[in-house]
Amino acid sequence: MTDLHTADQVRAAEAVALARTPEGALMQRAATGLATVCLRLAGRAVGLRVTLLVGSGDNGGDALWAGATLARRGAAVTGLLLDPDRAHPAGLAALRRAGARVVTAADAAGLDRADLVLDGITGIGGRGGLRPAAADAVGRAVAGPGLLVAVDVPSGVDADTGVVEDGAFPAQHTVTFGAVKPGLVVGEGRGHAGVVHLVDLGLELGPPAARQLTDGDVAALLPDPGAGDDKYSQGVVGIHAGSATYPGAGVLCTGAALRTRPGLVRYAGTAAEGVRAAWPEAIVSSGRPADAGRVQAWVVGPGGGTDDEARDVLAEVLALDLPVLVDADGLTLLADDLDLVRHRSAPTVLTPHDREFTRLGFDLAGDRIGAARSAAADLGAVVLLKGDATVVAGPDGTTFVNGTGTPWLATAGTGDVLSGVVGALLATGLPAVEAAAAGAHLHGRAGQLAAAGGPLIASDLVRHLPAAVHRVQGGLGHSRA
Ligand SMILES: NC(=O)C1=CN([C@@H]2O[C@H](COP(=O)(O)OP(=O)(O)OC[C@H]3O[C@@H](n4cnc5c(N)ncnc54)[C@H](OP(=O)(O)O)[C@@H]3O)[C@@H](O)[C@H]2O)[C@@H](O)CC1
Ligand SMILES: Nc1ncnc2c1ncn2[C@@H]1O[C@H](COP(=O)(O)OP(=O)(O)O)[C@@H](O)[C@H]1O
Ligand SMILES: [K+]
Repeated sequence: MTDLHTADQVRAAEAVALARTPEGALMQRAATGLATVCLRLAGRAVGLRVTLLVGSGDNGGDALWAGATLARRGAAVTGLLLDPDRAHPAGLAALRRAGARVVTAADAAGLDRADLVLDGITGIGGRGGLRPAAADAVGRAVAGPGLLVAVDVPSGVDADTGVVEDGAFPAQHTVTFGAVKPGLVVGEGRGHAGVVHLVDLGLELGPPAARQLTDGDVAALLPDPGAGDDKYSQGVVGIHAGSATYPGAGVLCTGAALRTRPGLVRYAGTAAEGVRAAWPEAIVSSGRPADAGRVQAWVVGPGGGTDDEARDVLAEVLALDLPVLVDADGLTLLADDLDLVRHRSAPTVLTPHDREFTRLGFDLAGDRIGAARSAAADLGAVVLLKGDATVVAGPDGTTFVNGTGTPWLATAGTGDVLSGVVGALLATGLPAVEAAAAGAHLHGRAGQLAAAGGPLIASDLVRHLPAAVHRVQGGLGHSRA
């Protein structure tokens, strides 16, 4: 599990640690970790041309101290001071002592000739978009071929939300201190942070603001069937998706459920013929969900249309005292009567993409974690907000940010597959927020495996689900046959 902590949480823990450690010790730890990662990434120090972009706060201090270490190892380091009078005094002195060049924006030629650019303009103290002098320096430094490494947070990225207001440092790697901040793994920040390396500062952090599951976490939530299991004991999922004219969503969703947890999948709906032909393993009926036999969780909505019949089915399923996942057309219908969800006592999982989220009446400004959380609290439901980093929020504020996936998932039908995966996990009896987070993780892993063979389509994703389950089980050290 990767814990994500906000800037305020890190600052509070740092304040405690600062009071217990000699002056400057924490910054030394951070800068030493930073220099170590840089040396590992660059593979050498002697002759390495390094440019430091140095802002006026402690983030600049980290860059200056790390630059001093690199210079002592033989790198040709240039420190560009964006605010020369306010550069971290001890860090600047150390850089000068190590024999590095120190310049200001006025005489900063050759910024694009570095092998390594360290962005120490702003970290968790940055506010608003990059200011003009900082934006100019970033523009010139990133024009060259140098490796782009952000110190703590890429400057211009909001550490808590990942929002980029007005340009940000496009890092290939981010070396972050004390804790991974949410803004490094969600929204635009994720794209600007690149690979995130955590330098442990030994901070005593409280409960995280959000979490990211690992393969091992997901495997632990998904035990293999045991000797005492039968086809019913792993949970039976019911699916109402697709239509006679468009059976695709029913086929994909049913297949995804079968390939995730192949105990028993019941399909009930008008795509019955297509689903039966594609998946003889499923128990298929063309009747209404309420007549389909016992299930432990329902999926309703993908490709189901928005006519009166679909509206009746949605109300009927939501009236059952069982976990229900609502997606796609089901969300469009739900937007007319959110009380159908608010009144439920069994768990509900809603899986909107951005347009569906706003259609439900919620505001989606840049803060995706905040938006998912407030919708979840309002509806008393789990909200899985799809995206390149899917956010899952529970009504009690429990939040996960997904870390798997590939942009190749941006293709029709992959959302239907996600519904089937999460539905199957809901039926196993997992808490709804964990079923949604684990489902997003598996779906993303399947996407990565499928995309290894080139562009993927949604049915490739279904085919790769068993390999994704197998792959995450490797995270627990399961033997691989
Ligand atoms: N505390 C600790 O123990 C440890 C902290 N550590 C490090 O400290 C960092 C936090 O340092 P911090 O609090 O000094 O803030 P920081 O991120 O440098 O930014 C504030 C400065 O930037 C300026 N500025 C603001 N916005 C701007 C913008 N848009 N564009 C340009 N400039 C802007 C702002 O100027 P002002 O607004 O006052 O003009 C102010 O001077 C943290 O991320 C980590 O790297 C590590 O060493 C571990 C130990
Ligand atoms: N750029 C992207 N990077 C990673 N995953 C993406 C990206 N775009 C979409 N996805 C994922 O693909 C799926 C698309 O779902 P959705 O929009 O409901 O598609 P559909 O309705 O066609 O099935 C979601 O799981 C989403 O998180
Ligand atoms: K930075």
